[in-house]
Amino acid sequence: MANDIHVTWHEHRVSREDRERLNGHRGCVIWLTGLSGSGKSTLANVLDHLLSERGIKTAVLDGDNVRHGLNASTGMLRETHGEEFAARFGLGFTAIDREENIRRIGAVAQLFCEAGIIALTAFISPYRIDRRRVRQSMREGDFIEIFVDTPLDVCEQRDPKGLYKKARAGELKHFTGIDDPYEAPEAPELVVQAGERTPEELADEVIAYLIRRQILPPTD
Ligand SMILES: Nc1ncnc2c1ncn2[C@@H]1O[C@H](COP(=O)(O)OS(=O)(=O)O)[C@@H](OP(=O)(O)O)[C@H]1O
Ligand SMILES: Nc1ncnc2c1ncn2[C@@H]1O[C@H](COP(=O)(O)OP(=O)(O)O)[C@@H](O)[C@H]1O
Repeated sequence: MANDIHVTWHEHRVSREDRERLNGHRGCVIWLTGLSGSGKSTLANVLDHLLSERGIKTAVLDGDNVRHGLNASTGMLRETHGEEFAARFGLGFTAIDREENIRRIGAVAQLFCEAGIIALTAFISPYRIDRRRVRQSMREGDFIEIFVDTPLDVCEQRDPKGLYKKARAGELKHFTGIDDPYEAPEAPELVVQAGERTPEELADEVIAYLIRRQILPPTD
């Protein structure tokens, strides 16, 4: 029997329900998925701001930031931890690396959720199976998948980091939407049109949804 299965789950003294009562709202995971440049980070940040102003406890997990820390790349880890460690734990953009990226983020988001916090995640998360696994790891109703549905041509026109240009020029391989797949959600809780509406309008749509679902208390 492998040693690593001798790990038991601890029930905490302060339950999730206790924390949610204290917070005055439920915990959940708002999982934003969409192409690079679709507006995931912008929406997560506007939501974070609007919810925080209302005293709601939130946490943002953002693609670029998480890939600098928890899910650092091989190149970054090589400098700090050496070649062997970097080769084993560094994450890039192959299908399997994206799978592990999403698995770790899902686990962190779940911890926030269980602590009664609204976790806002902004990752491309291009594969349906990876998103489904995160959903299935959570309690029914905790995973709220929001498709940030911005057409590729709009994302490509925005191209704030110049990555689409590089991908088109063949300088960046496996770029989502260009030479790597994006599998749009089939039954997301919500679809937002971030090519047509302002981030504030989109955030209002999401908040209205959360009130309808009784995750947030109604506004006075
Ligand atoms: N090959 C490739 N494909 C897609 N994206 C790439 C790639 N290389 C680097 N980047 C930059 O990394 C950001 C996406 O990271 P994610 O962690 O969200 O990706 S994934 O969910 O694991 O697919 C993404 O950021 P966003 O534009 O914020 O989505 C890009 O800036
Ligand atoms: N709803 C929106 N309408 C117009 N422009 C937007 C909208 N949301 C984001 N943007 C712009 O699009 C670009 C990409 O947004 P970002 O949030 O970084 O996308 P992602 O996190 O999906 O890569 C940024 O320049 C941002 O200002």
